[in-house]
Amino acid sequence: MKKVFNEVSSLDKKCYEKYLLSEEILMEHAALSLKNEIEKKVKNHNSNILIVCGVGNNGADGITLSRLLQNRYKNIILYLPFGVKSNMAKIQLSRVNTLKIKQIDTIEDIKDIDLVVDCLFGSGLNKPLNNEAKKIIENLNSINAKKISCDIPSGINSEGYIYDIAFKADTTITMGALKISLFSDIAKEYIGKLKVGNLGISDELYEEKTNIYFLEKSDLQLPLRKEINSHKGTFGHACVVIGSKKGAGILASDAAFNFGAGLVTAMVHEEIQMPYYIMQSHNIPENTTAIAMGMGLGLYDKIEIRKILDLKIKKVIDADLFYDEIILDYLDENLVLTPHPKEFCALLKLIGIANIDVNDLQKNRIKYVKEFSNKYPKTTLLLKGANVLISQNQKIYINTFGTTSLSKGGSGDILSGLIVSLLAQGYSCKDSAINASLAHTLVAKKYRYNNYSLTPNDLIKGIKNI
Ligand SMILES: NC(=O)C1=CN([C@@H]2O[C@H](COP(=O)(O)OP(=O)(O)OC[C@H]3O[C@@H](n4cnc5c(N)ncnc54)[C@H](OP(=O)(O)O)[C@@H]3O)[C@@H](O)[C@H]2O)[C@@H](O)CC1
Ligand SMILES: Nc1ncnc2c1ncn2[C@@H]1O[C@H](COP(=O)(O)OP(=O)(O)O)[C@@H](O)[C@H]1O
Ligand SMILES: [K+]
Repeated sequence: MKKVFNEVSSLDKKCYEKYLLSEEILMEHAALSLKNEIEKKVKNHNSNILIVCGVGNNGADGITLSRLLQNRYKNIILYLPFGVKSNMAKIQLSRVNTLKIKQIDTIEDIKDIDLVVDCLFGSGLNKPLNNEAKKIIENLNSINAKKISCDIPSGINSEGYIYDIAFKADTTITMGALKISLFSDIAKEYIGKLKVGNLGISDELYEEKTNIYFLEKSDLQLPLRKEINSHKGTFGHACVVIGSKKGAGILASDAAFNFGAGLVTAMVHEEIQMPYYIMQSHNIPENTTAIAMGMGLGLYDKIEIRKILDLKIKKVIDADLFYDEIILDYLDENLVLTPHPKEFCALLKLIGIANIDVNDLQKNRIKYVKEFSNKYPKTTLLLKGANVLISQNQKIYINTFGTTSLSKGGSGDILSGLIVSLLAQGYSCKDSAINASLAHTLVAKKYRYNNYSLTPNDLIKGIKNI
């Protein structure tokens, strides 16, 4: 797990004041982090490396980089379309001007670029791009070359929002620490591989307290069985309430069984065709240790649903129930909610936090997850999306491993099945949401054929050998 910050200017200030590091030292390290990445990516000394720099310190990082790369590569090309404005950019440029680094006034005639380094705008982007900047980014995006962004792809602002266009990087080296702007669903399209550039001070000294965390692969704790003297009851009993769209519940039940629940029962009104190892019952069995409900529910009997919600058993709630105010009576520590953005908008309206559409939500996912968690700190929320956000007790965990191959009907039902399985096996609500989400996305990431053909059954198969 890594820490994520709302902004890093206070962290930089600490570097100057407490650790007596100057802006120049930090910048030299920022440029060094870029250099190290470039040396890994570009082996040929004759490669053409285009460094595009803006007027501020993001641009200054790029100018500094050109100096550091000069020793290794013959064809460094600096492009400063708007000149320089910040003091550091001026200082770095005066240094570079004493060297013979090529500078160009337009990229129109430039051919055969092997690498583009984007240092146009960083954390200082504070207004929409003008037409000239848009055109430059559009041109850079059309160049067929490797692409690295310094700090953040130019065009993404501090909220992770894009005004019009942004540089599309294969790799982003963000300076010092992870920032929340890098994790909006919108930004995911542009960031590429994300790495943190070291600013010459250990992470522990640089970073401070935060409530936001970035999940890593190593955080995944699979339900590996430790008991030797065990029986099926040792690993819990998951019950999935099957609705009128039966497929959803069947997928969730199968996922729950494959993720280790000792017993899985599908609660049905009439017998349905299901894998033989899933039991069927008209009621919630007495020894049930976790319940999944909401997926494919369709039309339902409110009294029956309330009776199930009244049971003091951990539950994962999905889909249709986010539109019903019945849910308001149960937002406590026994619940994991797994809405997709549209369902979360419905829930936000029900609980009186906001009346917004999906577009507004997607621009402000962290904000609304925070607001939900402030109001219902005990409830675990998992907001689906390109980057999944999980919150509980005012802490937010970000899972970035998901891929576009999950954009399919049934992916969410599998996730509910994985969560109920872990709940049944004794994981806490928060740990069930985190670990099920990690398993779900890592399986999708590992799928080896292409990014369009993954099915819910492939996810279940993947769970077997994650
Ligand atoms: N702090 C540190 O210790 C370290 C910082 N580091 C680096 O510094 C970067 C931040 O630098 P920064 O603050 O100078 O901001 P930056 O992103 O270069 O842009 C600001 C300039 O752009 C302008 N501008 C803004 N929007 C615009 C628009 N739409 N269209 C046109 N212009 C626009 C804006 O204009 P103004 O507001 O002045 O009108 C201003 O002149 C950070 O990302 C990291 O790379 C590292 O070296 C590590 C140490
Ligand atoms: N582009 C994407 N990148 C990462 N994860 C995605 C993407 N699209 C969908 N997902 C994931 O797939 C799942 C879809 O769930 P949902 O929309 O509820 O589907 P369904 O209800 O049909 O099962 C969620 O876990 C979501 O985070
Ligand atoms: K940038």
